[in-house]
Amino acid sequence: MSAAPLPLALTLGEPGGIGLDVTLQAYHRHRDLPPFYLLGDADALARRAACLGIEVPIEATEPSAAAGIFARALPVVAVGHPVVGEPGRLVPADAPAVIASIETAVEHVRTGLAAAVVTNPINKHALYGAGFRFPGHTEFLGELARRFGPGPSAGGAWTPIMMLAGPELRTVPVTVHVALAAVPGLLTTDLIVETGRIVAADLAARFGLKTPRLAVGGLNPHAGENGTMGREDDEIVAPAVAALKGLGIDAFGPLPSDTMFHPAARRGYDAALLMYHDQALIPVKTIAFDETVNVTLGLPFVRTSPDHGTALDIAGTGRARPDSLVAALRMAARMAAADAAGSPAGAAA
Ligand SMILES: NC(=O)C1=CN([C@@H]2O[C@H](COP(=O)(O)OP(=O)(O)OC[C@H]3O[C@@H](n4cnc5c(N)ncnc54)[C@H](O)[C@@H]3O)[C@@H](O)[C@H]2O)C=CC1
Ligand SMILES: NCC(=O)COP(=O)(O)O
Repeated sequence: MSAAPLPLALTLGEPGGIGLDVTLQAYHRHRDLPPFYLLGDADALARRAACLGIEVPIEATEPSAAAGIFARALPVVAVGHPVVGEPGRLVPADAPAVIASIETAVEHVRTGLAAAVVTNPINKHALYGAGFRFPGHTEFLGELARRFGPGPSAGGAWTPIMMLAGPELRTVPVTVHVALAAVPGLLTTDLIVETGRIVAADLAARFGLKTPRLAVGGLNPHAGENGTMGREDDEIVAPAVAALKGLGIDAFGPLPSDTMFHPAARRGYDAALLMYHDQALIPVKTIAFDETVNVTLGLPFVRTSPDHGTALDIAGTGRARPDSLVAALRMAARMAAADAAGSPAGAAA
């Protein structure tokens, strides 16, 4: 008889946002989800279910019992902080629970209690008053990864890479949570090469793509138009593409970033590397907002997340669609299985 699969650890997210809504709706509407437990506060979740007018059995428990409970109730593991969770409002007192749920999820994976981390969306600004010092989960998880041991980057660091994975498109922003004005100064050939190397390695190991094709988009209009619209594409991006090719990676570019996303172009690559956040996230969220998953590559554990944010404007109204969270839960389970088997399991969205 095989052992029950480890559950996924789902974080609380911003309790004033739609994280609680989509958690409840995902459990309510989809009976075939991989087992998961919410790290948070069972009372706050019950209050949101009442607010939404849906009946979801909720059971406070420990991670070790969660998989067994999942068929009859949504398991909730307490994080030691009360949660107010008022729909549409950021309550400073909620911040410690939000941060603790992320740390605890990672710790549960590290200690073998959970298979993977799935995060509900956070409002970063709301956390800064409680000592949070990262621009997003991606960077925070890179820091928490040190608990698994030294990473492969300089000084034993891990290099977390954001990838948005939809059914028809995967995109990777090379620079992530930074002001647009800072992007040209932060872009280096080494950064693009390191990003492409990690993307290629993880697509092979965790997504079953043996030799992934990476399309690299340019920074400037028309990829610089031979240097007449900016020199970065010739001086930084093109050498990075050449270096990636030198590593045996099927990379090409720099391509004009405005024409990389029409259907025929998308069929020519497995992932697109773009130079800044909105270049990467606008196309994938436009094409498939409800099915796209935010996945962090380059970590010693699996982390996925819905692509959307806290959506304070619709929290508690019943209008939040759970589809992206459902896709994130399913992808996390497939990736964790691939990691456990030590072989690709085709985790493609
Ligand atoms: N993984 C994370 O922690 C993420 C956090 N955020 C944070 O979320 C906050 C709000 O960000 P926004 O840019 O406004 O993006 P958002 O995704 O929260 O909302 C954008 C629009 O889409 C709608 N929407 C979002 N998710 C939906 C769903 N599941 N069903 C139906 N409609 C949905 C919202 O009502 C809103 O009109 C910010 O503080 C941002 O930093 C944003 C993205 C990811
Ligand atoms: N726009 C993506 C986003 O803000 C999510 O970032 P992260 O919290 O996953 O690092």
